[in-house]
Amino acid sequence: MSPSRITIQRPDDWHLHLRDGDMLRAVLPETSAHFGRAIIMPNLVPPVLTRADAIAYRNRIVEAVPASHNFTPLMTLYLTEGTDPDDVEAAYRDGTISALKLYPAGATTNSASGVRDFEKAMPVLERMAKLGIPLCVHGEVTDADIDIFDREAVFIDRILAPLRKRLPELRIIMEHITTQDGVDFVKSNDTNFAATITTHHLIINRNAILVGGIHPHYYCLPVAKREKHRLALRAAATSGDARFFLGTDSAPHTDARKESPCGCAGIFTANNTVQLLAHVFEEENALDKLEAFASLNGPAFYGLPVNEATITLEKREDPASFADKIDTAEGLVTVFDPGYRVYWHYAD
Ligand SMILES: NC(=O)N[C@@H](CC(=O)O)C(=O)O
Ligand SMILES: [Zn+2]
Ligand SMILES: [Zn+2]
Repeated sequence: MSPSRITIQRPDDWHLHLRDGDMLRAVLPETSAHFGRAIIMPNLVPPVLTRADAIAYRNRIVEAVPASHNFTPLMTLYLTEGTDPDDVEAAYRDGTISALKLYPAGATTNSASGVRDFEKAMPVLERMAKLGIPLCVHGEVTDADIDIFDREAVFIDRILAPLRKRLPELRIIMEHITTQDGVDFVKSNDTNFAATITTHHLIINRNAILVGGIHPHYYCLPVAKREKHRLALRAAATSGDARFFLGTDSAPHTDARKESPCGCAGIFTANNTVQLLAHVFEEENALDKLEAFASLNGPAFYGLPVNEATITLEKREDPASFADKIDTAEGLVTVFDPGYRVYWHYAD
């Protein structure tokens, strides 16, 4: 029998989109209610490019944290071919940033300023390797001739594996892995390499997007893959292996932008992730590994202390209820629906 009550150190989210302005103010409390810290993605329009941008964005985030919540945003810079290594070094040394983010140009939402020619990013990457600054990577190639379901695996072969050989000291987090190939690649690296896994990729496979009609609220990038890949992700997340940790990739888009002839990529899970994870880990008979995945492995990789507070979750007979939409001044944002009820609640 699985325990029906579990206490873990308070979790963090190692991959989060907060956006800005009205959207930021509406979605941030959904994260700060559950998580002590989050790695904040820099793909705003325009992106967070410099130390000064990161300081200004961090201030806007901190202002939006409800007074009763205890939350620290961990900032990132958006890596471009023009990123100045000295600015990166200054931002890291004074604690402004925790990582840089690499988007292959055109790979995902707001990635137009990303890297096209990796050679041009080498001076920054070399500086990062020297200083130990982590690089978060959206691991998909963008070549038109590569099938969208293969783009992660091809990225590993063409970009990540050569980069690892060339700069083994560079600390890399392969974000939101979605494939067995991703899991295998992570496991083939003993040092300086880790991966985040989202909640939704543990729950849906690609059928959720396409069977019985097209379901835009299950569409994100990297797109969910076949069932065998979902199972590989579940095995990795629930293994306790320190190289895998939670990054929700909670990515709000308004319903108008999702339910459109060209709907945006992104799934919003900030408000129900913790309870969903308890459900998933219980299904895998791995509740004892939830703390490693959600609360311990991430800080260990980033070289940060674990959160001091704890949370207690308990399984009850009544289902947990979550807001199914977040109301923002820009419009409604639909919350990820796992397709089943969840009985895990925060204990009072
Ligand atoms: N995951 C997504 O589908 N979308 C993210 C971008 C990203 O993380 O790739 C977003 O910013 O909306
Ligand atoms: Zn991404
Ligand atoms: Zn993301």
